Amino acid sequence: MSAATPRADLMQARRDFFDRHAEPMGVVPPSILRSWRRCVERGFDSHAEPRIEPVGSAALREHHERSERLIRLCRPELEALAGEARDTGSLVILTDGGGLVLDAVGDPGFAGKAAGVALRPGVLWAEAAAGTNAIGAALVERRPTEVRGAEHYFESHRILTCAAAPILDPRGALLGALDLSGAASIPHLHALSLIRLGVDQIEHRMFAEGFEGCDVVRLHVDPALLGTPQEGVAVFEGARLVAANRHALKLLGLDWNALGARSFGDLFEGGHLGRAEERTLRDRSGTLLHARLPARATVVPGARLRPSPAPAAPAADGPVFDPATRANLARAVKLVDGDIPILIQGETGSGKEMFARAVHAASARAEKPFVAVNCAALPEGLIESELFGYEHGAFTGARRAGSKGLLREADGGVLFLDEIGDMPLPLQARLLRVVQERAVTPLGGGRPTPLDVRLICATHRDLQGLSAQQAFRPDLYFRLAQFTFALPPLRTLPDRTALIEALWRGLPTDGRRIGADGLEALRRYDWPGNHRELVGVLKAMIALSSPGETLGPDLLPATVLAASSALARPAENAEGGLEAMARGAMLSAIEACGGNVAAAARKLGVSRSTLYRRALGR
Ligand SMILES: Nc1ncnc2c1ncn2[C@@H]1O[C@H](COP(=O)(O)OP(=O)(O)OP(=O)(O)O)[C@@H](O)[C@H]1O
Repeated sequence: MSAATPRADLMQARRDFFDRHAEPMGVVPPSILRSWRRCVERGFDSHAEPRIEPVGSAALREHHERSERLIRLCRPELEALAGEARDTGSLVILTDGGGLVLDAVGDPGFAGKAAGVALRPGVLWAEAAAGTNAIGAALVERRPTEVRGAEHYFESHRILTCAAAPILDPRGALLGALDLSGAASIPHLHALSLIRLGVDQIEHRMFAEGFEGCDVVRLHVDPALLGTPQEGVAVFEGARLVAANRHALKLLGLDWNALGARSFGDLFEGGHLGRAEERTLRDRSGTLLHARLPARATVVPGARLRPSPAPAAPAADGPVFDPATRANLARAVKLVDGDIPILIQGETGSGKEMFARAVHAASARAEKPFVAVNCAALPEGLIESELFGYEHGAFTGARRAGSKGLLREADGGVLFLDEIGDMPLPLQARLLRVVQERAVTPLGGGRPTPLDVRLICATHRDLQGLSAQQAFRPDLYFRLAQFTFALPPLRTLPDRTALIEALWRGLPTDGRRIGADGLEALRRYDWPGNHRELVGVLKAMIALSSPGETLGPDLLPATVLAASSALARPAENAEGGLEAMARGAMLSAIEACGGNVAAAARKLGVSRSTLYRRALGR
């Protein structure tokens, strides 16, 4: 294809799409079509000149400093591909996760032409800025993408043909993109393959450091590919999968959500890797994989959780713990492995179930079931049969075959009794018998069946207080709460910023960043809904913005903005900016409460006098 003589069918497709608003069928690859649609939604005019300006040299220096590790990691590929780029009259380009061009090397002649359309360091090639292009689309879609000539959204970019692939870190976070761009008039048959290979090498190198204390398992169906950048790499912390490359996820039929959520035993038959340096493994679909791991590796079902290499290592949407909770997690694993029942206390949303699941994943029973029962959610009439099971014909409506019951479902594994404080008293007596006798008798009689479970209970209530008032059986309390862990409310954490940042890193941010103002507002708010509320707000900020953007406090819900700002000492607030937005949010809250200042103050969690002073200037 050439810029001067573009493919007639593609030009027809452009006219159909842009002028007649018709969907061109079969001519334009689906990923390009999706990108065109996103650009139309942004209101971009394909005939106009995109407004993409380079940042100043000081700002570019700052971007370089922030991406120092990425640039260092990519240096060998940039140098290797620069030769290829010179030979084919093209440029190899590295961007950060937001699509800002950090470096461009290759053919000086083409570099001049590319600069004419602002394809040069310091310019943002995110889709939200530059329309459909390979860098932007690869970052949005998180997959290698090629955009040729008139497939670019803006007409002025037709002179380019580009191939780019996103660079993902071992936990799935988007770090940047590698791109090969040249003149549309020259065919670049292997550009995408070269870029893919380059990114494979960069991503492979990332496993060389940062996983001390973990088991790094290398996998491939073809033993000849072990040790190459095409091998799958899966990292286990204890028995839990905590990091991987794309090849490993593909080999095992997983996506990034598996990190933090899947254990060794979920993935492989036998559930035991032992100390052999090379061996074969069978995955759960029966495929035989060749595996290599360092001689010291000990991925066994019972492996303990080792100290995490990162301060609060996040997996996409996986648990993130503050340092004190992480230390408690390691103790909880030891207790549960030692068959000592533990009680987790914490306010709503503080992550009690997440903590219990993490204990299970790192315990000797990681390969065995984790059965969670919410005692508050089960209807009182059903809880007994659900928990203890029943014999055939035990009561009207019982299934013919009877039911095993949740306690026996957990046999061999971990039973998590959530909201244990809400368990009705008569059931507490039965549960006490189960705990004492380690056997369960189903409803309707039958012989007691031995039960082998490790117990974790959780509650947001003051169980000790309830047991002192006989509202909870004290004998059961002392059986279940042999060791109590209190999960801290977010407002009491000494370093909330680190936790917010770690949770943010675990989300699919596509190069978005939280600006200083936004982070400050998030830090100040006291999060009555704890992790649940915070994760919800972070996800909402992502939904309300575009990849590559820097997010400000304007994306925060009024309650967060107003309360967080109202909590700050007035002297801390700069004039305008955050303060003005907070005042706006407070006024909206008052309006939403029909002018009732007391109700608005309650809703925002601030005092009435604060609201009068800050919102109404009285
Ligand atoms: N440590 C954590 N890391 C990341 N996200 C978390 C963490 N803890 C909680 N969350 C988020 O909060 C949500 C609620 O967590 P969880 O159900 O564990 O809380 P809980 O304390 O058991 O809540 P409740 O008392 O209301 O049942 C999770 O789905 C997750 O999105």
